[in-house]
Amino acid sequence: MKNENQTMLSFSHAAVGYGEKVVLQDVSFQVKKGEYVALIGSNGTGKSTLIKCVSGLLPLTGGEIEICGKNSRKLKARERAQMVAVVPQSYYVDYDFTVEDIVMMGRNPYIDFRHRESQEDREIAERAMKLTKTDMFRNRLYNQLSGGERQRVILARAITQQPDIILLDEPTSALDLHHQIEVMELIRQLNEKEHITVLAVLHDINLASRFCSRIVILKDGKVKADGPPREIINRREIIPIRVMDEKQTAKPLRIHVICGEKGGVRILEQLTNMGHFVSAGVVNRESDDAEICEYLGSQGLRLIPSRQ
Ligand SMILES: Nc1ncnc2c1ncn2[C@@H]1O[C@H](COP(=O)(O)OP(=O)(O)OP(=O)(O)O)[C@@H](O)[C@H]1O
Repeated sequence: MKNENQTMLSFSHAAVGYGEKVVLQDVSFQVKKGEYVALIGSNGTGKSTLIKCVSGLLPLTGGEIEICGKNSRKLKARERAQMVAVVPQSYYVDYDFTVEDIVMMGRNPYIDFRHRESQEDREIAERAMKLTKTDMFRNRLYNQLSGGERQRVILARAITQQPDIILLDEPTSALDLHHQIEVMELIRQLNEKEHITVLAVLHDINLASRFCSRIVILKDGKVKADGPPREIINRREIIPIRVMDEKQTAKPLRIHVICGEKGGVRILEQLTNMGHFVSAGVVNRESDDAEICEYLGSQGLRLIPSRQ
């Protein structure tokens, strides 16, 4: 029986780079069992690089990473894949695999190459497809699916892997607001109901604060901030933006943008592309981020950023 307080991922003075280029200098933080942690930072701060280190694609140049208490340097690929599943930013396949083929690949770490998958393997994949609602297009070609459908298939593959930890690298970056929420809800469900520990690279601090239990901000190769969303969004480098309707009659809602963050700009672009109207005013610090996405789905809005 695993201890609820168990450390699932531990970064201890982790350092890594590409050749001469140092990307992460000294990263230290831990992720406990059952946590849903967002990893946030500006472009090029090394979020994907950190994910690559955990998934074994990139060796550390200094420090240590422990996965479920085991030194990551000593893990064999199969052993690592039984503990950690990775959902990349985008996943393309050269061959015409069906959805079911892709999901079954999640069983590879458990199946000896001389054997075929067992009935139990098929049942595990079946359950993952039902959970992600991908079972209805199981026979369709993966490459012919929409971005949102593909993301659900890759999540189904990750669930089929039966990992202790799921690492997600910008899982919603190619999706519109509606599908972002859908995928984030699904990840939350995996975290809460399937008890999978989650570390997700996200660009949108609003999504992070709505769904995650903790936010870790990377800057200059180190951890710049680490704490619960409420604590993080009150920091000076987070800009609150107010959203109102044309007549300024709607309840003011607020979103947050990290200075220089591409995710923040993306939110603004998405909203203005929807033809919305902007109004500036007082930031309502009491309003709930979660309201924003639901509200925007039903109202016409435009934005003016306002610093406090
Ligand atoms: N294969 C590589 N070879 C050399 N440099 C690389 C390589 N991959 C990434 N980098 C560099 O390492 C730095 C960190 O990249 P990384 O992709 O980890 O950043 P990120 O925080 O995930 O960025 P983004 O938010 O844009 O996705 C960047 O400066 C990038 O140019």
